[in-house]
Amino acid sequence: MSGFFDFIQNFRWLLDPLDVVIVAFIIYRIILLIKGTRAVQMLFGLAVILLVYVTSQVTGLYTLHWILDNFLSSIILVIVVLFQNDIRRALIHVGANPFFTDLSYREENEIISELVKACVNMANRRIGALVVIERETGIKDFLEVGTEIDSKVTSDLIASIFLPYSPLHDGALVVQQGRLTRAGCFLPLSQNPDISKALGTRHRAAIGLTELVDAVAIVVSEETGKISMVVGGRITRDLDSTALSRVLKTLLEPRNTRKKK
Ligand SMILES: Nc1ncnc2c1ncn2[C@@H]1O[C@H](COP(=O)(O)OP(=O)(O)OP(=O)(O)O)[C@@H](O)[C@H]1O
Repeated sequence: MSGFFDFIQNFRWLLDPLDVVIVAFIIYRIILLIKGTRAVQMLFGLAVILLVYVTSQVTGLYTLHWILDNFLSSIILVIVVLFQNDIRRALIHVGANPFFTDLSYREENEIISELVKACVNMANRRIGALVVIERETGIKDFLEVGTEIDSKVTSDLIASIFLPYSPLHDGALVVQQGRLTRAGCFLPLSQNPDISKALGTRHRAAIGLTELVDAVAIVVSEETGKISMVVGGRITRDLDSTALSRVLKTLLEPRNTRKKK
C-alpha cells in the first residue's frame, strides 16, 4: 500500500494542478446550482457579515468582533442549515439515475404531444391540473399519499384523471420513465416568500417540488385556464401549446438522442 502512495508522490507535479482543477470544478458546479435561487441572497448576506467581521477586527470594535467570531466559528453548521435544500439537491444529483434515456426520440415526442394536448384541452375547459415529470433525480421520496397507476401517457386519460368528480383529481399526476405512475400525490409546498400571492397551493406545490429535484412540473390553472411550466423552482406562466411543446422537448430530451440527431 505504501508503495502505491510512493508511486503517487512521483506525480506530485501533476497532483497540484489536478487539485486546483477539481476545486475550480466544484466551485463552478456550486455556482450553477445556486444561480438564480435564494441561496445567492443568503450567500450575499454571509459575505456582508464577513466584511463586518474583518472591519470590526481592524477598527478594534471588540464586542462586535467577539460576537461575530463566535457566530462564524460555527459557520459550517450555519451553512448546512441555511443551504440544506441546495446541499440535498446537489447530493441527490451526484447519485442521479438517467431516467427517460430508454425512450426513443419518437416515443418521447409522442409523450410530449399527448401531455400538451391534455393540458390545452384542460386549460380550455378550466380544469385544474398538476403534472410532474421526473427527470434524472428520483422523486419518490417527495411524493405523499397518491395512488399507483401504470399506464401509457395518453391525453384522454390525463384529462379524465383531472375531471372534478374523479377520485384522483386532487394532487399531482406523476410521469416516470415515460409512463403515468401515480395520481393524487401531495407535494411539498414551497416556502419561498417571494412567490406571487396570486399563486395558490397548486402552483406552490409545483414550485416546492422542483426546488428540491430536477423534475419538470406543468400546472393548468382552474381559475385562469393558463398553463405554467415550473423547473428549478422557477415558474413560466401563460404558455401556449407551441411554447409548452418546445420547452418540454428541450427539457426532456434524452441525452443519447440529443447526440444522434
Ligand atoms: N401539496 C399539494 N400537492 C399537490 N397538489 C396540491 C397540493 N396542495 C393543493 N394541491 C392541489 O391544488 C388544488 C387547490 O388549488 P388552489 O386553488 O389552492 O391553487 P392555485 O395555485 O390557485 O390553482 P388554480 O389556479 O388552479 O386555482 C387542490 O385541489 C389540489 O388538487
